[in-house]
Amino acid sequence: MTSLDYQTGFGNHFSTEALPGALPTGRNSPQNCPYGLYAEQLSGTAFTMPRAENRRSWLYRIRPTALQDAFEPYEGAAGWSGDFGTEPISPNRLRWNAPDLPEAPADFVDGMQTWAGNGHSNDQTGVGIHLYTANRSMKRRVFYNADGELLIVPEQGRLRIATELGLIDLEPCEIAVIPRGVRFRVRLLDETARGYVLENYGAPLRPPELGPIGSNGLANTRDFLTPVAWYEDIEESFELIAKFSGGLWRTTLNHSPLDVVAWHGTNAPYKYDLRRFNVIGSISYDHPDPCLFTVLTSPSDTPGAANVDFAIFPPRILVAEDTFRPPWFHRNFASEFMGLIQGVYDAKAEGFVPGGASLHNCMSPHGPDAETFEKAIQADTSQPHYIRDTMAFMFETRRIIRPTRAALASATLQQGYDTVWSGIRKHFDPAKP
Ligand SMILES: O=C(O)Cc1cc(O)ccc1O
Ligand SMILES: [Fe+2]
Repeated sequence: MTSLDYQTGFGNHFSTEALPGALPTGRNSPQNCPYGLYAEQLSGTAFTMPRAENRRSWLYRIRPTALQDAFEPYEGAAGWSGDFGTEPISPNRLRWNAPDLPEAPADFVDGMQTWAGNGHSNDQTGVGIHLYTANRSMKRRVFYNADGELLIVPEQGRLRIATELGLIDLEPCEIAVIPRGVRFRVRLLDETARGYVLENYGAPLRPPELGPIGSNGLANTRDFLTPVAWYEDIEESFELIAKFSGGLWRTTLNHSPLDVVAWHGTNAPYKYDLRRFNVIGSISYDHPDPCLFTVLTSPSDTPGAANVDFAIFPPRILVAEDTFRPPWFHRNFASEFMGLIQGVYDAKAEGFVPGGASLHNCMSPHGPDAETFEKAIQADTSQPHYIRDTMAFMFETRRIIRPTRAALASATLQQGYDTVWSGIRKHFDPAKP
């Protein structure tokens, strides 16, 4: 496998061409583009968004995407849903084991199973949360999602994502974000693949403001990688699958839509290696709020109440003295969906497994399990505690996260999750202050 070239930075105005001189100079839409290419604009935000928020790119391609026939409903990816229902859901804390890898052939699109979500793509609010399991590459088929951008979090299996704007290689502990509408195909670089997908219907993800942290820290913007222009010129039949307004659609093209020879702009896919995250924590006492672990956030119209935050719990060193060091007991205003990429998560001694998931909705009490609590109150906090070889993450949303029927009916749903806290003992003794 050859290593790919990337451009660095977040939210830059990138310029890249796979053939010299393919990008027009001084204008976006000349009367005739170099090499006989077609110019096409792809906007990721409303035209009139303020400059700092505005995302759009100009694509110079062999054929415009307008060259396509009518779509018809696609039944192949039956697990993918955009409707999270209206029936009552319980406040119960839920946890799932990892899904089995598929036995029947399934690629990245067909192997997608919607697990939870909120809001609706039609309103540009909320998220879809999906688990994917795949055992074959997408061949002669390409996918795009009109409903939102896709944050891909592999847990197992490396992927090569061929997008209109270039190639991205991805492995567990890295993430990729594919903007709304960008066409792409996923090749498995290992025999099987498994992971999580966050579908963000809201404002595009971006690293959070740093406030008093200053100009460096958390996910540093130079570590975000955007592909260079790459194209294929193939005149064969390709299936194009679209996700639009919650449903899946298919049509056939007589050429590859991955035919962008050059592009420039701010609306582009990117990847980020979670192991590069600069973890900031307490160097005196107390365990800070988990927003300090935010890699990317999608703000909502209410300042401070994110449509979704993507936070991670990477390897780190805990030094806070006279402090209960693991995540505390809490009831959160926001709702928390968690997954594990590798290792063990410090709030749960066991049962939260790589590829699995947990859901702690608004005000549902959670925190360390009984075993973790007992250990933490005995720990010697004059010594640093090294948390190694782990990578958990959280999708935290302002809206209640509704598990899908498939998730509630899944054999992976752990029975009796509540019992991880049932061993919690009474320590209260009015005679011992
Ligand atoms: O519930 C969890 O495990 C996630 C979490 C971690 C943390 O360090 C503080 C709060 C929080 O919700
Ligand atoms: Fe929590």
